[in-house]
Amino acid sequence: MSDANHSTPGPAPLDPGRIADAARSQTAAALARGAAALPSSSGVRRALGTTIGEFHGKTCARGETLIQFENIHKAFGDNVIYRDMNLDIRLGETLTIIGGSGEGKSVCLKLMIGLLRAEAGRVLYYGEDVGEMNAEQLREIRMRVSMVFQGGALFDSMTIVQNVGYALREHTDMGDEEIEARAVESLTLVGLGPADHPGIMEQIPAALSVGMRKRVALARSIAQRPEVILYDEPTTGLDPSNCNRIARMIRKLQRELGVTSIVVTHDMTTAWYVADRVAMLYDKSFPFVDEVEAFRAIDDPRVRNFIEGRTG
Ligand SMILES: Nc1ncnc2c1ncn2[C@@H]1O[C@H](COP(=O)(O)OP(=O)(O)OP(=O)(O)O)[C@@H](O)[C@H]1O
Repeated sequence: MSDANHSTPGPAPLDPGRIADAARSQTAAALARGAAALPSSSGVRRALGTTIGEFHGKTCARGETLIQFENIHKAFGDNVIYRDMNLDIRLGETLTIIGGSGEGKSVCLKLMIGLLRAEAGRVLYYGEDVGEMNAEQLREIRMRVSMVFQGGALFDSMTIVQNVGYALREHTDMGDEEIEARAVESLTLVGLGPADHPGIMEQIPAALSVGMRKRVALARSIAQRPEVILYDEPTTGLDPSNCNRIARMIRKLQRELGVTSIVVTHDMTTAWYVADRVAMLYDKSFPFVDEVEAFRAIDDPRVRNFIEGRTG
């Protein structure tokens, strides 16, 4: 979706001098702190190489199932997307979802945050059914599970710094200065900090390249310090060098912020590079899920045809 004409009024203009000051201190701080910077509000604690997630008193350790699709059935009228689909996503991993066009990869991400609901089956987050959650609970889930949409979905009526701070302004009681600082820190993490790109904070998205806009969208997602990031085709429309840059960034965020990531992509180079595990959507479920090396060795013709780009 293009937001070029989006009329949502942005927050009050920010003082560029203050932003530059914040940038200088935050840039160094963000890079130095890395993973340890993750606040407890994200629901994830890291200590001595272990990660433990928490949600309403329930805990999940690194490698344990964080999100679970259980016997999902989803259809739009006669168009059946999922039939008895099962899939688990483990805390701290990057799972890549591959599959043919229009088969339901984006629908899977939307089911995860309750943007769509299944007709049967359950989507469990820390064992709690997302499909049963009320509006307030879903709002909480969407702060913890952040989606980077295919087109970026940035507001051209707002500056870059306002875009990045948008969810914090709308959904938290954080003050302006704290939001600015978080925006600067997030932009720095994706290589777009004002130290490297003077003036970028006050630009509007339309003034940036496609690759930079994708990185701003990523910064907006990480600004809310999510536990999980869902990427819908993060490299579509980018040249190979920008594809590599985004792929490296996904890895870096996993390493430095400890986030769990689900990456939907058509680009097999990105798929192999970012993933710990790969899940292939085929015939309305995920019959093939494995760690990267094991997945690459699967000799089933359905998998081989897909990953080698053959039809039929
Ligand atoms: N809200 C909706 N209403 C009706 N049909 C929908 C809706 N959302 C998705 N669909 C249909 O569900 C199917 C799967 O769509 P989805 O966007 O998940 O595919 P995809 O695998 O992500 O495709 P692509 O790789 O091309 O992005 C498509 O046939 C699409 O038209």
